[in-house]
Amino acid sequence: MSRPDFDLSVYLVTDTDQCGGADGVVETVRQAVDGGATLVQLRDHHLGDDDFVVLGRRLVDVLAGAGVPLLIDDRVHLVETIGAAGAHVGQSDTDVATARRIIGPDRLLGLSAQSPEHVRAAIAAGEDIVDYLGVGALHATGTKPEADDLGLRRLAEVIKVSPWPVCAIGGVKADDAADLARIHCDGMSVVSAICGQPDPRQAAADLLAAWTVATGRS
Ligand SMILES: Cc1ncc(COP(=O)(O)OP(=O)(O)O)c(N)n1
Ligand SMILES: Cc1ncsc1CCOP(=O)(O)O
Ligand SMILES: [Mg+2]
Repeated sequence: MSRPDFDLSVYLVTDTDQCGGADGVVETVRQAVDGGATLVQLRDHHLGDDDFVVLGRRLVDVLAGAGVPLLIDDRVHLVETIGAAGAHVGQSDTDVATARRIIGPDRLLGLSAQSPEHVRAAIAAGEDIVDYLGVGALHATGTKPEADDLGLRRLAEVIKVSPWPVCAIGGVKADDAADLARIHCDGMSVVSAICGQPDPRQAAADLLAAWTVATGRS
């Protein structure tokens, strides 16, 4: 088993509408990685599979030189076709054991978890199956209005029982870095803090700077 290295510090999850369309996604990713985004996920619930593959392949090309892995949201059956480094699945998506079977042993698999029970169920499936958890929403967010806002306390409860690194998602902004670092969170996953910002490069740089200060890493 040899999975790509990954860094959850500033994890950009794309939103095609917020980026102003597919070309905007490509440009946003290009600038965000230039600013310091460490991981990227293509997330689009509206595109058909064919268009999703075209966009995914464009992102793989953009990211190739930067050494930043691309994951895709939900559509585990397209990981290989796109040439993505892995996928992210939620509690209502393909279960993690099936997802792992489909993507194979050498790609990354992220899982959304909102509670310690979700973590325990994932551990029962096998610790080697999942690589990281995405936990949220930290704050209520217009990007995913149906997501419960867990707040820091419930996020910390998930982190305490997780054998995997955890990134927070949902309304995450640079201002959250100190709180997240304090509860030993491993990164900040963001949509609107980068997508649709007037300067995605600067937005990513600001997030990375806040994270670097908060974690004391350089
Ligand atoms: C890093 C990260 N964390 C959580 C999610 C949410 O995934 P999911 O619960 O499957 O919801 P959708 O994104 O599919 O609406 C994520 N995508 N990425
Ligand atoms: C995909 C997802 N899962 C939980 S909240 C969320 C959306 C995060 O978007 P934003 O960073 O704009 O709040
Ligand atoms: Mg999902």
